[in-house]
Amino acid sequence: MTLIIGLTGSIASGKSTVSLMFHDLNVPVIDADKISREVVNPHEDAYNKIVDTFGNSILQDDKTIDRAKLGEIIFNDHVMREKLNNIVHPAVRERMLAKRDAFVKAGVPTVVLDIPLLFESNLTHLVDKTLVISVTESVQLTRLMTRNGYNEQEARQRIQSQIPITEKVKMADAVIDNNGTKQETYEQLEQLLQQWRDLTTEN
Ligand SMILES: CC(C)(COP(=O)(O)OP(=O)(O)OC[C@H]1O[C@@H](n2cnc3c(N)ncnc32)[C@H](O)[C@@H]1O)[C@@H](O)C(=O)NCCC(=O)NCCS
Ligand SMILES: Nc1ncnc2c1ncn2[C@@H]1O[C@H](COP(=O)(O)OP(=O)(O)OP(=O)(O)O)[C@@H](O)[C@H]1O
Repeated sequence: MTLIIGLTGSIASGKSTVSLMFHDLNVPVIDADKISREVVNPHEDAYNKIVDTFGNSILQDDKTIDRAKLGEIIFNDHVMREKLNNIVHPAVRERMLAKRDAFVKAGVPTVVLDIPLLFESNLTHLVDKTLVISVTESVQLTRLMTRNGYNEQEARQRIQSQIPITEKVKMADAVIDNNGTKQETYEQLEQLLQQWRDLTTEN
């Protein structure tokens, strides 16, 4: 039996950092952000729908989508965000499920679905266990501004476009505190994985 873990958190809480740790522990990760970039390449259905909805001004000279420009629009306007989600999410979901099912068929013991909007999009039925990577709002804000070069307002808009992390913590099967060092996070992950694997083999 394959254990499917839904990895989530809030923006810049450390999902990708923990994803890399899963890779080190030989656990495959299916990354919704990565797939969401693939499905908007030119010639994909979602690309055409995005251009129809947002216009040519969100394209770069080479006709690919200008992600910074599209981000500015959708993180400022929840109606436009909903429109983009309705275009991109079905395609992302379909590809994630195909990948998940291939791992299950191959008998891989543990698979991770890294989905930033796992709770917002009501996708918890796709996984056996939910894992939230948690940080305080001030750590989150600092890391997001540092990583992306956003000013405080841009960073706060992005944080506010998601369910607050304190709410996600309440909904999670397990929480990893990522306020400390990466080593401390890694130790929590190793321990949790062992615990969940023991539960799976007991049943
Ligand atoms: C708006 C876009 C073009 C900005 O691209 P950019 O390269 O700057 O950011 P990236 O895709 O790496 O996303 C960074 C983070 O932003 C957050 N985020 C992205 N999209 C959304 C959204 N629609 N609602 C809330 N948060 C979001 C997530 O935490 C994500 O991890 C892009 O995020 C996008 O196409 N979003 C819609 C698809 C989506 O929901 N993706 C997230 C999971 S499938
Ligand atoms: N424990 C840590 N100590 C110091 N820096 C960290 C730690 N964890 C993550 N970071 C840094 O914080 C930033 C955000 O982390 P990461 O990219 O893993 O978040 P994310 O949740 O995947 O973000 P997004 O939602 O945008 O995909 C990165 O620059 C990362 O290197």
